[in-house]
Amino acid sequence: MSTAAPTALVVAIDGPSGSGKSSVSKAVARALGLAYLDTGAMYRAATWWCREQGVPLDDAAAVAAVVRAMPLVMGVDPEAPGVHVDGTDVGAAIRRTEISSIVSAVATNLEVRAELGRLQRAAIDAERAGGFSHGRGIVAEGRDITTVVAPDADVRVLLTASEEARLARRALEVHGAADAAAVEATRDQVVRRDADDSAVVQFHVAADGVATVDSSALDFDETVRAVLDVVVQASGRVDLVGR
Ligand SMILES: Nc1ncnc2c1ncn2[C@@H]1O[C@H](COP(=O)(O)OP(=O)(O)O)[C@@H](O)[C@H]1O
Ligand SMILES: Nc1ccn([C@H]2C[C@H](O)[C@@H](COP(=O)(O)OP(=O)(O)O)O2)c(=O)n1
Repeated sequence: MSTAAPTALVVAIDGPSGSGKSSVSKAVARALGLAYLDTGAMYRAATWWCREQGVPLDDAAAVAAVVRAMPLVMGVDPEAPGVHVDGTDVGAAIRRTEISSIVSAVATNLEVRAELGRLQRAAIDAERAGGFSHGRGIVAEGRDITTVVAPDADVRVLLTASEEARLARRALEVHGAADAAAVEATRDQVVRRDADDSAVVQFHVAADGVATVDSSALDFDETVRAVLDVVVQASGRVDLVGR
């Protein structure tokens, strides 16, 4: 019987806003003892930093230059995935509506995508190479992780949910209710933003080899379970069964 330590595991998860990527990926990383990378937080942090630096978001070259010089530190511990820019903890600020409503302007800047994609690959490679800053691999989530950033991941998942379910979840999270008014107040940061983001990246249909998990009719725990099942099946890692 081999006693070699299992190799590091890379899990890539993409999906639209409100599909559950962040919360589910974090729970999956925790269950498997892996690191966790929230790539959406990197686009949000870049947007926060551009505002802080007073750069007009429609000046693509200036935005790219500022993002390339951004002093960003991404935490990868799923228990406390901190985001710091120039020493400031921006974890809460980057989730506010004023950032959600403008982040697509930065996320559709192709030079920014190249730079943040490079940082994301470096973070994933550090875990893959045995950096083991948290565990034995990493769960990375976003919009283009399965297709552009880590198409070679051991496990690739597209997490989807109906527009209705995604709006209701986000309304509950942001407004504490999922009635008609709360859903309408949420529409811009879910539906309009996904439409804008779709101009540069495709996250509504699974690419070849990517497993789809539709969480529309699943509760949170069932969704985590479904993704864990895909991880075991796609990786062939029987040592992970029952986690
Ligand atoms: N399967 C699910 N059923 C119900 N609520 C969910 C489910 N998955 C996630 N949520 C909740 O929906 C909200 C949005 O989830 P989040 O992980 O932020 O989505 P995303 O990162 O895809 O935008 C959170 O409040 C989360 O707890
Ligand atoms: N890999 C990624 C991750 C996020 N983005 C963009 C898309 C979104 O508008 C922003 C913020 O992403 P985030 O995952 O935090 O957004 P949601 O929580 O799903 O609403 O960044 C991207 O273009 N590519």
